[in-house]
Amino acid sequence: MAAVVAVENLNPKVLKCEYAVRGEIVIHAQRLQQQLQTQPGSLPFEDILYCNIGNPQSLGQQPVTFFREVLALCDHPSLLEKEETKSLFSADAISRAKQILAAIPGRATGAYSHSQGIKGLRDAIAAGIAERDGFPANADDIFITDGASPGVHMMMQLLIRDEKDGILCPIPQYPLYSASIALHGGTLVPYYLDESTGWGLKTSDLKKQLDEARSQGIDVRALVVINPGNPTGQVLAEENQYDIVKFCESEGLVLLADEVYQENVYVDDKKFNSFKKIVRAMGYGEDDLPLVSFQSVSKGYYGECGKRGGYFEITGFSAPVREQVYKIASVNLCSNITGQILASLVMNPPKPGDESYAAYKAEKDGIVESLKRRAKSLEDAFNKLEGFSCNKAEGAMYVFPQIRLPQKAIEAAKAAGKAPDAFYALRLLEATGIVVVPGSGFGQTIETLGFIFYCDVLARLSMSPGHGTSGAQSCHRRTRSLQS
Ligand SMILES: Cc1ncc(COP(=O)(O)O)c(CN[C@@H]2CONC2=O)c1O
Repeated sequence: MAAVVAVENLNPKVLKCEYAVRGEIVIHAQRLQQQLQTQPGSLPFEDILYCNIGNPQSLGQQPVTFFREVLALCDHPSLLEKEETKSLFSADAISRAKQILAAIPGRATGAYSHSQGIKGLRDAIAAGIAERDGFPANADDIFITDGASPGVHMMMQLLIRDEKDGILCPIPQYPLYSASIALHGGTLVPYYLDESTGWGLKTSDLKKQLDEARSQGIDVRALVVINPGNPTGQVLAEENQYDIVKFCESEGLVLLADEVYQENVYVDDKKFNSFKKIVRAMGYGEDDLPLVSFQSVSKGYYGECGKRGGYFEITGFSAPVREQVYKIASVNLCSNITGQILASLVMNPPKPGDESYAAYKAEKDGIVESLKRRAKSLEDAFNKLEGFSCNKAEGAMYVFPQIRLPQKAIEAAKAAGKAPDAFYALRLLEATGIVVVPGSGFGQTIETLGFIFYCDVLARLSMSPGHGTSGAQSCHRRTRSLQS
């Protein structure tokens, strides 16, 4: 009798879905990690260095003290009645916790909340957006989510009717998008970022890809822009953003603006502008352009990936459509309250004059400076490695170096039934314990570029000799030895 549940009788959309950031290389790394535990010394390195995912606190980054003080007090409100609390927590964390609890029905972080998130927290997020952009924001436009990922899934669920509906996505792209489009049965319409211009985005290329898709009967619904970029790390120039908004408005596309790295800009000649700010600065009003802006507590200087907080701000949609978005959100009841509180704190951190401001600012600046330093170190190290080239890491948390592999390595990869970049990433892992993601996992094709892989900048480069650039160099030598 056929198995009740087998791969053969699963939802084909699930089978089609892939997510390289936690794919084959990571699974193999976990096996090697097991081996190191059961057979210490059996591999040429002491531990695994996960550079496949932007997970700062797993690599030693500390959470922001003020944020955690407020979370602790909100989760254990009876502390607020104790005299000794005043000697353990800052006065502004105590007052912020009281303010947040007053906004929560029953003052209970264990209760369900409104499906868009607690109104008082959405007010705080809207105030933070308005202060960031210099344009009004409305709490009713905010949907607080368990990280940005569920928000992206909700938008794909809303917009994709069948495989005839397409979503324009950057290549290389963060594979949440290709995975979500596959899961919802739509079509990914690629547009290619140009490595030779620092991963630039030309609207002429967008138009070419859009017309090509439409000629094949695809109804392109939306354009995804990730700014700062993942995996490419570029920060869009302001004029480029104006072009993108005009393109979406003239082509009737929803603009899905993924801005989770908005606090991760490392170069002095670029700054982050939200698309909400650009749209308003261009004079577009509430009804002119459907725009969804995604934010997360997982990135920036806060790096609270495991707390699962984030939101999307939705503007330019009609009331009946917004009711449908609310309906989808309500099916999941609400997002977790810790993530909701964190999202409001991230958008409304301590201000000058607050008791915690000096300590908060020192922590924030220290983390951003460290990320900036490590991004530059890794970019320089890859550019010094024979056969590598690496674009400037302008922002986000990753570098995306290109490697020219010798023909013999390419042939060996083919013989092993692997894409050359995946072959190299596996060899790098087995030689040094460093986990990176092959560029093919982000949609990069060999025709587009050489072979690239994705490496987060989080790893402390002062790692033991088995890691860091020396590790990469030793592996690179081993891979190139295939020539001999
Ligand atoms: C561009 C982008 N959007 C959305 C997300 C989802 O974030 P949350 O759901 O945690 O809010 C990530 C996570 N970054 C992944 C995770 O680590 N490395 C990555 O590339 C991301 O890089």
